[in-house]
Amino acid sequence: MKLMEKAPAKINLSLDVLHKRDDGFHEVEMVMTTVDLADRIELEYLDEDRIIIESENRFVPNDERNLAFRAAKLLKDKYGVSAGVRIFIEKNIPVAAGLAGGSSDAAAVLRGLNRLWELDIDTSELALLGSEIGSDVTFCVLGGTGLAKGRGEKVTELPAPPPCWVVLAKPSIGVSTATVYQKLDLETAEHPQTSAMIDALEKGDFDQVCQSVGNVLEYVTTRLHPQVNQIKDQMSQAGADAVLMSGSGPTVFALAQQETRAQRIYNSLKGFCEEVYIVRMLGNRPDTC
Ligand SMILES: C[C@](O)(CO)[C@H](O)COP(=O)(O)OP(=O)(O)OC[C@H]1O[C@@H](n2ccc(N)nc2=O)[C@H](O)[C@@H]1O
Ligand SMILES: Nc1ncnc2c1ncn2[C@@H]1O[C@H](COP(=O)(O)OP(=O)(O)OP(=O)(O)O)[C@@H](O)[C@H]1O
Repeated sequence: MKLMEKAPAKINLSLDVLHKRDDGFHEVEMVMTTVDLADRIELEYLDEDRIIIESENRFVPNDERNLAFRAAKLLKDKYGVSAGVRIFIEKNIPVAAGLAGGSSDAAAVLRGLNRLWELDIDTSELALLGSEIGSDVTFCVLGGTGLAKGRGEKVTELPAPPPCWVVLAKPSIGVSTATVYQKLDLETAEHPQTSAMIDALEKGDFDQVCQSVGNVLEYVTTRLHPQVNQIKDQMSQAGADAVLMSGSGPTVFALAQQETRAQRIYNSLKGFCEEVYIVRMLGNRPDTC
């Protein structure tokens, strides 16, 4: 038996860090939403006790370093599953981009194996299991739009952002999330107004969404990689309504209400940046998780 799960990318509309915790992680407050750039995860039931990872993307590990592998292993161990699975990852989300590609693959494996192995785990329990794999996995299990607190695993649902176009541009550099958090200086960093973003979403006010975007990690990554600022400037000049780096970067996104503007931003980046996409926000949580 085979089944398919979509693993959409996320962007952080706002990302604040409150303080560093004793366990080394940072206490965050993030507004996140999913976009329709997605990996495609194919799961095939195996009678034998094996987890096989396959992908045509050379940056995707095919062993226990893969978050999708860890998700399958976690379910096997917790629920005593004797069956196995072959996991094929069609990678469409850029790797190490700040778009939670690996986390979303892991979340899709949790959702998919819950069906394939008939485990009947409810969504909130799956989301909790996700936090054992990575800080972004809980949000990715739930999808839609949410406020994430704690180290990212305490997620509450938020209204979908007003419809708009999202242009994503990833410069060809890799960024380590751990390094970016490590280099963050909370005294000098500029903190976004999370409550203003939540208020904007509750009112469905696109202009206020645009005014409230902010990412406390952005200055750390732009200092390491000035290309990120160049992309931001180029997007603004091409008419973006808002521009921001997603997560720990290096991907930058632009919001545009008009399709013609989004196309202009896309055209201005294409050629300058290898990986550029025009996508839509997915908005609300899917009916079936
Ligand atoms: C930057 C974001 O992607 C924004 O959504 C997340 O905060 C990071 O989520 P993630 O990639 O799932 O992060 P994890 O795999 O859990 O952690 C990677 C590393 O980032 C740092 N980290 C992560 C999350 C957090 N709240 N505080 C941290 O300090 C830790 O050094 C950790 O070792
Ligand atoms: N399924 C996966 N897909 C891509 N990379 C993976 C996967 N599993 C593990 N990895 C490893 O994790 C690293 C980070 O990849 P990923 O694409 O998840 O980063 P990211 O988008 O920056 O995540 P986040 O936004 O959550 O910080 C990669 O360099 C890769 O070696």
